[in-house]
Amino acid sequence: MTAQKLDGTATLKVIKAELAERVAKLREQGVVPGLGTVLVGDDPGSHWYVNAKHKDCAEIGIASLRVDLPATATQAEVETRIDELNADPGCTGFLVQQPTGLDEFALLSRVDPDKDVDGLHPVNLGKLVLGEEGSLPCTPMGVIELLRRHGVQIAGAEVCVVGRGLTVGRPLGLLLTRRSENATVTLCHTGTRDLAAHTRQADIVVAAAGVPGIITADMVKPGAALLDVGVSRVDGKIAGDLADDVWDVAGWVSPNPGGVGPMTRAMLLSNIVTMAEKARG
Ligand SMILES: Nc1nc2c(c(=O)[nH]1)N[C@@H](CN(C=O)c1ccc(C(=O)N[C@@H](CCC(=O)O)C(=O)O)cc1)CN2
Repeated sequence: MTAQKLDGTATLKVIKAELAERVAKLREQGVVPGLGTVLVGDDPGSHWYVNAKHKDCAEIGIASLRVDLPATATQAEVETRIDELNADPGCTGFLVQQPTGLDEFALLSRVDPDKDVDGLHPVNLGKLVLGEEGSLPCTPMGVIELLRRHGVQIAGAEVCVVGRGLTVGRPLGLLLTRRSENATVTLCHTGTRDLAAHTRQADIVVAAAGVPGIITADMVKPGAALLDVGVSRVDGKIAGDLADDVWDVAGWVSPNPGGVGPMTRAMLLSNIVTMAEKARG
């Protein structure tokens, strides 16, 4: 079997076209959505991500507010810039690009929850646990949207999430077990005794361990959908969590790059447009 591609790059393009229409309507009503970013330091990956986010915004009519700070910026300096974006009426929502090398929980907590476009503020994560409406985290939502848009059945599926991180694994488990998704989730992590025993049972595997090639063909149920969220660098190139041989066994595979990464950007755009629509009332 050769798996079909869960194409994040193509899906991002489709979502951008849909969102551009919503942004045009907002602009007709005098509302210009504005995305703010706070970037600390010189990490080339973070610069790439932030540049890509602003390029996406420009393409669909969202304004950009960009705060770039040197690696020497202190916690207090970053918090001051967060306070400014919280108070800026031109900023619909904003994010602090991770990693910063600073106290990230304190930075996240400083963001006005109503402007938390990443859905990672403790209030919004709390709302997710409680089943209340709030801003939702971009990468987990990107995983779900990628599956939906390719017609992969989530309701009733056995999903194995590999990785219990705060930005992907844990919120994804909560999202997938909502009534609207109705999946059954097994959350695996470094303490899991027999990872393969869990992945082999799964209709959908989301690999977010950050260990290159950790999921190999012998660990996959034939026909399963596999999503690669792991981002490691090997010889300067992105290396995902899925080994190359999984394409021979799986039914669906998200490539890396070109899978969940672009979907993270799509969900960020979607969040900012939804926030602007809500603020308009
Ligand atoms: N505040 C946040 N920081 C970080 C997040 C986040 O969601 N919020 N996630 C990651 C980085 N990230 C978004 O910020 C992100 C990662 C990957 C991509 C992407 O489109 N990747 C491309 C490949 C890019 C390359 O060649 O390096 C792909 O997968 O095709 C976009 C955004 C950590 N920080």
